[in-house]
Amino acid sequence: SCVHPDRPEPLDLHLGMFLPTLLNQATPEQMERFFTPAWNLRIIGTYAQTEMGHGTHLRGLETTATFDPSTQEFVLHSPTISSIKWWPGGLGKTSNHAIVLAQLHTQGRCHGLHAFIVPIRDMDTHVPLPGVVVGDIGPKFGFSEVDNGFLKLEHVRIPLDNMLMKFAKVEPDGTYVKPPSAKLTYGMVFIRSMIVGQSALALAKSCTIAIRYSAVRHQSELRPGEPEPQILNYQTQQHKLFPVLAAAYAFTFVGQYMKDTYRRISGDIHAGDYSQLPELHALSAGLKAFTTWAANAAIEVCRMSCGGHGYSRSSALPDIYVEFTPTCTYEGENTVMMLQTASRYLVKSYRQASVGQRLQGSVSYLSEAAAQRLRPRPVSGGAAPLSTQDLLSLVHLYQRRAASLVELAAKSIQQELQRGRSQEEAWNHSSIDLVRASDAHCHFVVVKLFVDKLEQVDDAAVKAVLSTLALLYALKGLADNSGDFLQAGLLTVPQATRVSARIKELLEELRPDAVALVDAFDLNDRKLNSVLGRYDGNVYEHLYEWARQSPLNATEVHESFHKYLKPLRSRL
Ligand SMILES: CCCCCCCCCCCCCCCCCCCC(=O)SCCNC(=O)CCNC(=O)[C@H](O)C(C)(C)COP(=O)(O)OP(=O)(O)OC[C@H]1O[C@@H](n2cnc3c(N)ncnc32)[C@H](O)[C@@H]1OP(=O)(O)O
Ligand SMILES: Cc1cc2nc3c(=O)[nH]c(=O)nc-3n(C[C@H](O)[C@H](O)[C@H](O)COP(=O)(O)OP(=O)(O)OC[C@H]3O[C@@H](n4cnc5c(N)ncnc54)[C@H](O)[C@@H]3O)c2cc1C
Repeated sequence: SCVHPDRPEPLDLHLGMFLPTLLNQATPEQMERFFTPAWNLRIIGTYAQTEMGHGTHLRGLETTATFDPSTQEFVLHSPTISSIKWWPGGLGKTSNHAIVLAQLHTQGRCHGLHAFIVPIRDMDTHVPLPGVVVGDIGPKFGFSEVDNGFLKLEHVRIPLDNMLMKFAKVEPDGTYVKPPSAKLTYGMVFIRSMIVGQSALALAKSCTIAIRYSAVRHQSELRPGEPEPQILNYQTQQHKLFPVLAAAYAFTFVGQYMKDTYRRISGDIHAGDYSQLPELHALSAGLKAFTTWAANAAIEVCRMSCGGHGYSRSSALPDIYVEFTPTCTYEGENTVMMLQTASRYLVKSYRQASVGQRLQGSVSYLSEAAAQRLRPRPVSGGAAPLSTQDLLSLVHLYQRRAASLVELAAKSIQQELQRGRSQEEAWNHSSIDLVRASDAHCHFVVVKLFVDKLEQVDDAAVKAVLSTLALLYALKGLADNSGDFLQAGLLTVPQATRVSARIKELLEELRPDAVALVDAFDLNDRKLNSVLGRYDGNVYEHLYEWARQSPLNATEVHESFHKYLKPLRSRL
């Protein structure tokens, strides 16, 4: 069958992690030795970091790489059952090399996790090499096209020069040379940044299918005696789908911003300037979690909005969901990523701002909030007037919500410490607040980037409809998280009522442009691979044709009649 460009493939890890890791962490000599043959698919690699017992806790990974100066080799070993590498894509049957993350031991000391290029199969016969036990981990929720595998290493020897040494080094006598920054060996920022764009694509595909189908599907009666209306005319259908449409545009702009930011900061890093790495890590970790959680839920909204046909594989929505949902887990489990952004960036920035430091980048608003805290509060103390039309004021509202939740999390940690808890316990007992703070920070970033993007749109008609989408995205987020805004004193109950009324108006305003707005994603029928989302809207004929092609219909009487039903009858 044809390879769908968006379907998971066994070479994804080779292209998406093995090659980029070489680019980021290999020396020029190693690039020559490995990148060229890998680019020509002579070497096919994967990224083997996760083990059966650890995926999140990198410092807990057990695979060892012990340097033997007498032979100038590293000995790679899986010491326990839980240390067996588990999950890497393409590992089971496709790859002949793996970048293995292992705890480096040299001169009797452990220097933490480093990356090693390990040949695992013979380059000609593809038979596993001595000391290598490798295979597929078995059927999964989806990703059936990918041979996610296991790898058990039994004292496998590789040359000294197979350790990726662009940053850290091991000398021939076993001396360890530290990297300029320990953070450089973490990696994973590239794919996390790319996943933000994948969230946008998944949303664009899902709402294109659901909105096009909702324009051709007629059902029930809106006015007695009149023809059945398009289901897209039901307010509830619009309330399900138009916020997804708005999010698809929002995440498209955020995905572009994330890619540009990754490119800019990784360029600085290659030039030896590591100062922006914390911002890149926090942004990519937080936005990866924020956008994948939101997209994951929205795909299901789109599927269910198509009724029974949404559950058919002909809609493509089940496949979109099955292929997208692991993004909430891999490349950094979402909760853990949200905690990283909060603990390693937001709270740290809050504390710096609290002592008067001027912050830059996506947390600069925390400086403004700190200054605000020092000014006398207005006597009224009530929420500021709310405009349900002015986007800039809504951006400011999201900014203030984020600042409020970051402060709440930081204060929670302080209170836990004052109760006598240890640092670690204080953080753990504030982790719900920390995740909320990260979520609010990312939400503010998304709303701000959406509104910033409008400034770049020249066409008045396009700017008008995108502004309506941005308003819907911001107000729907306000309604869905009204508890945060009410708790922070940023919203009153009457204002919340006005927000709900304004959302209904926006749904009505968007109805005439909804199909054009999904057509604008320009996703052709082959890419959508959906009978319900066909550009020509000719659903029923193609649904019937699709069903007729089902393997079960290859014969009028299925063999099961003769094998099971008929014998069963004769025994009854
Ligand atoms: C060249 C051709 C290219 C062609 C491209 C074409 C693409 C084709 C298609 C591609 C498709 C790809 C499809 C992919 C399919 C699936 C892939 C899935 C792969 C995986 O899942 S790989 C495994 C992922 N695993 C993880 O992400 C593990 C998550 N855990 C962690 O990251 C760490 O454990 C954690 C949570 C950060 C904690 O680590 P710890 O050591 O405890 O660190 P601290 O929290 O103490 O922080 C210390 C310090 O480090 C900073 N830090 C942490 N992580 C990073 C990072 N990643 N980058 C930068 N800095 C980091 C942290 O902020 C702290 O800094 P301080 O200043 O506060 O000390
Ligand atoms: C389809 C797919 C493809 C993958 N491909 C690869 C690959 O190519 N290479 C590779 O190396 N790995 C790969 N992985 C593995 C993936 O990276 C890990 O599954 C992921 O990092 C999560 O780790 P884990 O499975 O150990 O979950 P855990 O970390 O055990 O998570 C389980 C639960 O514990 C919670 N938790 C864990 N730590 C904390 C904490 N500190 N604070 C609060 N809660 C916590 C999590 O939030 C989660 O709810 C893949 C996984 C999947 C599903």
